Amino acid sequence: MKLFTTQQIRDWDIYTIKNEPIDSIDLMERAANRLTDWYYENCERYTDITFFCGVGNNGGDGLVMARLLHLLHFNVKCYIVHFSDKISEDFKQNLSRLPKNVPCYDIKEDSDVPVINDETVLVDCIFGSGLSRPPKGITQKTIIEINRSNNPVIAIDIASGLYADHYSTHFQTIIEADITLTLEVPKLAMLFPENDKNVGELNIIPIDLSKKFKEETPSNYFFTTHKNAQEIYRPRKRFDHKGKFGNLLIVGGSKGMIGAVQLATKAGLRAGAGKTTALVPACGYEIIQATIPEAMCISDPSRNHIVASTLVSKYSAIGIGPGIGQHEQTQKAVRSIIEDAEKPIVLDADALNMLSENDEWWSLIPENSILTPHLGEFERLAGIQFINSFDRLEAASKMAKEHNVIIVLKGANTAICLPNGQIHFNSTGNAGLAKGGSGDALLGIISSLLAQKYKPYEAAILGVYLHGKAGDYASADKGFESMVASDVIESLGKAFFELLK
Ligand SMILES: NC(=O)C1=CN([C@@H]2O[C@H](COP(=O)(O)OP(=O)(O)OC[C@H]3O[C@@H](n4cnc5c(N)ncnc54)[C@H](O)[C@@H]3O)[C@@H](O)[C@H]2O)[C@@H](O)CC1
Ligand SMILES: Nc1ncnc2c1ncn2[C@@H]1O[C@H](COP(=O)(O)OP(=O)(O)O)[C@@H](O)[C@H]1O
Ligand SMILES: [K+]
Repeated sequence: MKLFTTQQIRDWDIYTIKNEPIDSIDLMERAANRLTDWYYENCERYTDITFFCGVGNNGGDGLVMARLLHLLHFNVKCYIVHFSDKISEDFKQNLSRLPKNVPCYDIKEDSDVPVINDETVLVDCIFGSGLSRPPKGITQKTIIEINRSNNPVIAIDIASGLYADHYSTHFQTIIEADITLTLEVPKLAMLFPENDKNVGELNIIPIDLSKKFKEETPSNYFFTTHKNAQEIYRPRKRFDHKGKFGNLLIVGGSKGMIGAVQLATKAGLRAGAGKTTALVPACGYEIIQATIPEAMCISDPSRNHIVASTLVSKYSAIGIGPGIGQHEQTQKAVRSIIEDAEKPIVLDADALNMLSENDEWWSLIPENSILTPHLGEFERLAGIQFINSFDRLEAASKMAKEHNVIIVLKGANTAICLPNGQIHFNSTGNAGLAKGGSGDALLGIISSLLAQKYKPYEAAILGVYLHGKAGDYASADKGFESMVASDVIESLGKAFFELLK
């Protein structure tokens, strides 16, 4: 799914109105109908609803919803926040359509801001994508009162006060929503951790804006949907044989961290590689052989850490890093594997930390290789600590372009930055994945897909999607706290299976 800036969304709106064609007031009616359907299906038992409407089109959406929910016998009231004298035409029309028996109050000065003390759902439709400066005066006061109330809050399109495309610094004056119902596509700001408290649970409400505009309008931002993952996925055919699915090498492990390479190797197998080999220090040899009968194992001459390279050309993909440590001799071995590699490789964990300390390695990395840093590893690579996610993402994208590699910036909504400037945000996964071992599983999955001849960008996007999906199955089964990386790997089968649906 392509993501757009606020300006592009405004143009999309206008294009739809002109070319569908549809009157803007009818488009608003359609959007509000979809929003109302969502409310009815998900929150039917919350019968008392208070709308806070601005005087722009976001407020217009709210007025239509209020009318529709009133007709469905919900107990609805509205407050109109007069933040400007410029009132949208569609807002005006919908205000006149609001049934007279819906209580409706104006907020024009501070003393009009109500103290919220009744049990009611609050629907925030003060500002939508039209926000151009931090809220002040009555709007600020209303937002602070809504946040103070502790009532459930549903934000329409975007939490009022939150900038959709750039960093918001005025934290005190942004709605803290429990649920956001965003129209058509998520907005960039919704995918960043600092805005989590403003966004809450994100739901995308399709309103059928023009398909042609979507296809023809360029964007570098994407959100990986189930359909996108299906488009990448290649199901096996009846006469396929193991030779077709590649020869995967996982390089990792050191004394006390053999578990990491074990997890990556298991994940590599479960993600479908034809043959999987682990290269581990001698102390890991028996562990791998005894616990993963399907994998082959090469023992390094050294007992506690890897010191030697191997013949890399026989492998179709190599994943390096899980539990590998940073021993000086290991650094030499890793350098030589990277130097010998002729096809894209996957680098994680300490392999990335080594790269941060050896700038000259960049020129050795095969183009389109995949680097999977978490935020800390990325900051070490970049040599900068970032204050906000927008700047961090921009730096990751720049790094991907500059070095011709794929940067998988891990976290909730992992961002996959491609050398061509595209950034693909993941849509699966949950906080149960925030646990040691999850990253090792991810390295195994991505390298395995690469071994199976998925293109590097496909392996990264599909691998991250499957890893998150398997995490979702694992959490449904075991719960966020109790799930472990092994559960994620065990659930990979279900994630693949779902791609067939
Ligand atoms: N994207 C779409 O296709 C559709 C959008 N609709 C709704 O329309 C919304 C956008 O409507 P608008 O463009 O009218 O924007 P808003 O409803 O967000 O209102 C913005 C207005 O407030 C002013 N303003 C911005 N920041 C201010 C501040 N801090 N203090 C005081 N005034 C401020 C702006 O100049 C503008 O006039 C969307 O968020 C969505 O809810 C829907 O009606 C249906 C279709
Ligand atoms: N809150 C979260 N929501 C979704 N995914 C998460 C969350 N936290 C972590 N993850 C995922 O879990 C994995 C953690 O990787 P990493 O930080 O390298 O862990 P480790 O090295 O300890 O295994 C990444 O794929 C990341 O995207
Ligand atoms: K809003």
